[in-house]
Amino acid sequence: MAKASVVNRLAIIGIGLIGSSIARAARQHGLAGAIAIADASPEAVATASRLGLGDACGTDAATAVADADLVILCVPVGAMGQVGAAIAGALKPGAIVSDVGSVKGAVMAQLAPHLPGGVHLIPAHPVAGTENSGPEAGFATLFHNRWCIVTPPEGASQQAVDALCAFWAGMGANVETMSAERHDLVLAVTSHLPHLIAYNIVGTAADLEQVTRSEVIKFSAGGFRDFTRIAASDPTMWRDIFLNNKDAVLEMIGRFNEDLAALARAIRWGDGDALFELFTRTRAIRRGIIDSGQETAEPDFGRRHEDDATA
Ligand SMILES: NC(=O)C1=CN([C@@H]2O[C@H](COP(=O)(O)OP(=O)(O)OC[C@H]3O[C@@H](n4cnc5c(N)ncnc54)[C@H](O)[C@@H]3O)[C@@H](O)[C@H]2O)C=CC1
Ligand SMILES: O=C(O)C(=O)Cc1ccc(O)cc1
Repeated sequence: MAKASVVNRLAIIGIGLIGSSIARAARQHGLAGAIAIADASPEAVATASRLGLGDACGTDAATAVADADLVILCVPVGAMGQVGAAIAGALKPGAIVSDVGSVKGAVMAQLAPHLPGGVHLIPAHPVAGTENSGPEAGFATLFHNRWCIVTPPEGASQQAVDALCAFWAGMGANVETMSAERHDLVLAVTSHLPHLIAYNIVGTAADLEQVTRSEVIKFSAGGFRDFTRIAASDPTMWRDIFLNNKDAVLEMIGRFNEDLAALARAIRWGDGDALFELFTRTRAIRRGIIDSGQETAEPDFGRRHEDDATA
């Protein structure tokens, strides 16, 4: 093993935005002796090879995981079970199998039945990304100062959990562990619901376009433009997230609808105090996030650092 390596051999299945960012970051930080890549799309494999993202690239996931110490599944949430079944027979005893899916409970349920004993399943979710997809969209600094939530199942090997946490910390992430259930509830309100709202509002505006003769998009102000960025996120990925975090998302939609109804009532009855009180509270939340150093005052949505190494 090379001195700085956390793992001898890393396998990345799915070389899109997140998989390619891991490949770039792992290489930049010397976290893996060798990187094997597999993706079901021959185009993605060709691009990854051209960019030199790994030491070996192909379409067969089982080939990529053979001999790997750490396997990270970077495919849409709905494809995790299929990949788990495909790699199960080729995994090395003692290997850590992890993922980056935006939902944790359903991914755990899809993967666990396929994996042989002696393999450590430790799911994780880097809370970092952009609206872009594919191997060319990734960049090495994506995880810098971003959270990575690790959700070890009960009875997980502490050594395996520590090794995975060290790997993410090595890529610049701040690592926290919690249960899969808690993760799915928290992310339903902080990530999944906001994306659903963005998809919905941009859809509503697009329908209105017919009536307003293109003036909605033409005169869109900052807030709406931010929604269009989020609503440009990958349709397959987000379809899978909503279908696989159904209960938590429906719970949050219920609460959101109630709060929206209260706002509508305040507007209808001219209750300025209620509006002012809410807007003051929400402004303090944003300022608290900035003061804590998790966010800059300027938006960095879709950030991509030009000085990143491409491979
Ligand atoms: N995009 C984002 O901002 C973030 C995404 N995630 C999670 O990361 C995962 C990957 O997302 P992205 O990298 O954005 O997607 P992406 O669309 O950029 O890449 C996914 C890759 O997986 C490949 N793939 C799909 N099914 C496959 C299969 N059965 N076998 C092998 N390869 C397969 C696709 O060909 C594609 O190259 C998802 O589970 C998502 O929930 C997590 C954090 C942020
Ligand atoms: O682009 C954005 O604003 C995001 O919110 C990216 C993102 C998408 C999915 C995740 O699970 C985590 C982060």
